Amino acid sequence: MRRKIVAGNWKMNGSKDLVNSLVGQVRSGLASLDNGVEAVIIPPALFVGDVVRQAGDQIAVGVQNIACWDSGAYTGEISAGMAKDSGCDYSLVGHSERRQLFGETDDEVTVKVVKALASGLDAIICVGETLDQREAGKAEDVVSAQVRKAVADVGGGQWQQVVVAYEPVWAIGTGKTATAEDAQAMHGTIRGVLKSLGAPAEEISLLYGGSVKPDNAVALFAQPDIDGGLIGGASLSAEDFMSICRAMPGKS
Ligand SMILES: O=C[C@H](O)COP(=O)(O)O
Repeated sequence: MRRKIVAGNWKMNGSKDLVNSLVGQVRSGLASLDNGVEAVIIPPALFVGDVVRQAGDQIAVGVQNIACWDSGAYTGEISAGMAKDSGCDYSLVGHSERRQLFGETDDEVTVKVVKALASGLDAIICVGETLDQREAGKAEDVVSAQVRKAVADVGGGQWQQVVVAYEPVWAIGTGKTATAEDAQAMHGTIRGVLKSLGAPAEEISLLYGGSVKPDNAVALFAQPDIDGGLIGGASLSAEDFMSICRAMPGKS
C-alpha cells in the first residue's frame, strides 16, 4: 500500500518561534485525523533538532538538501548520515530551486539519491518542467528523463524509500497550479516510467507540488495517481497545512 504524504518544505523561511507554535498545532490536528496521512515537516536544517524534539511520533522530519559526500572538507554541507543522526526521516533531492539557483546537475541528483537511501533516509525526488519546456510540448520527455536519471542507481530493496514529487517549475510559488487532470496525467507518466524500470511502481508514492493550497488540494488528492503533496508557502501556516492534510481522502 502506498503512503499518503503531505510534506511541508519551509525553504529558507521560519524561525524558532514558528517551530514552537506550528509543530504543536500540527500534532494536535493530526491526533484527530484518521485518513492515514503522513505529515512531514522539512524546515531549514538549523531547526531540524527543534522540530524533531517537538514532533513526537506523529510527524516525520526531513532536510531540504544533502551533500554528495559522506564527510570531509566540504564547508557548509550536511551529509545524509548527519541528517539521519539528527532524527530526520526524509531528504528532498533535486528540488528545482537547487537545480536552478545552485546549478545542481542530474548527476548530482543521482548521487544524492544513493546517499540518502544508503543512510536510511527516504528520498523525495523532485522533478518538473519549466514553462518553456511545457510550451514546447516537451514536459513529458523532460520529466521522464529526470526520473530515469534520478533513480538510475537505486537498488532492488530500496524502492520503498523512494518518493517522487512532480513540481512543474512554473507552478512553484506563483499561485498557478497544474489542473488536477494535467497533474494526474504527469503522475501517470511517472508511474509508467518507474514500472518500465522494473520498480514496484504501484507501491511508490507520487506527490504533487506547486501552489498547493487548502482550496485546490481536494481535487488534486482525489486523482488516482496523486498520493499527496509537497507544500511550500502554505506549509508555513499550521491552519493551512492541516487543511491540506485533511484534504486527503481515506483511499488506500
Ligand atoms: O517544495 C515545495 C514547492 O516548491 C512548492 O512551493 P509552493 O507551494 O510555495 O508553490
